[in-house]
Amino acid sequence: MASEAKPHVVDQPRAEAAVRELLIAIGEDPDREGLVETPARVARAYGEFFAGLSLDAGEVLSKTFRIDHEEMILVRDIEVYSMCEHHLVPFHGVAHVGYIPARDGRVTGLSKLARLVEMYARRPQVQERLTTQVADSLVTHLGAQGVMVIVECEHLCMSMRGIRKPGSRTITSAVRGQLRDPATRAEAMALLLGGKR
Ligand SMILES: Nc1nc2c(ncn2[C@@H]2O[C@H](COP(=O)(O)OP(=O)(O)OP(=O)(O)O)[C@@H](O)[C@H]2O)c(=O)[nH]1
Ligand SMILES: [Zn+2]
Repeated sequence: MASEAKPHVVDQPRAEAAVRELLIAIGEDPDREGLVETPARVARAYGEFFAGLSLDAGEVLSKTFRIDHEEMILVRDIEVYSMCEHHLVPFHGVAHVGYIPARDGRVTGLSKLARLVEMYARRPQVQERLTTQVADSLVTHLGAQGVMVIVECEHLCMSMRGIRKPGSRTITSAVRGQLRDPATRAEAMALLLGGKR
């Protein structure tokens, strides 16, 4: 993945102790050669998985440009890796984020839309909340006149355990403001689906 999420500060000794306990609970020997460093590795990995907990949407969207563009801006196929808060296993897929800028023509950098998705994905999550949080933050912090966020993911908690249905994909959407208008929404959908494999 192209992103370079900063490690979130987790209580490393506590996380390590918890992972060690988990290994014992599943009947493993945490002191065998291959596992000795595992608690520390997992604790560090959790710092990355949950780095979004220490980030703030206002900061991500703090830098704006005035380019007098009042039409739709849409970034498609933003890769998503998140952690299902029910099972702490990943769900992954893509997000599409489109918005109509504020009346004053202020826009954010395109990468910031991906950073926003990343920030909310790197938390214990459910897909619906991830979708809603991205949409609402564009309204709150950027004054977007319209927002459409679509997230499409496979949940490993449905693929590798439980119902075991690999390949099923969950699609969630959040639409705000002017994008609720049928004609504008249709334009967004056409842009979204255009050129799709
Ligand atoms: N709405 C929603 N549900 C999710 C998400 N991720 C996982 N789930 C579901 O959360 C539910 C948790 O259900 P429970 O019955 O409490 O847990 P469980 O016994 O492990 O459920 P099964 O997965 O059906 O075996 C499951 O139906 C999951 O599919 C998500 O992002 N959104
Ligand atoms: Zn789950």
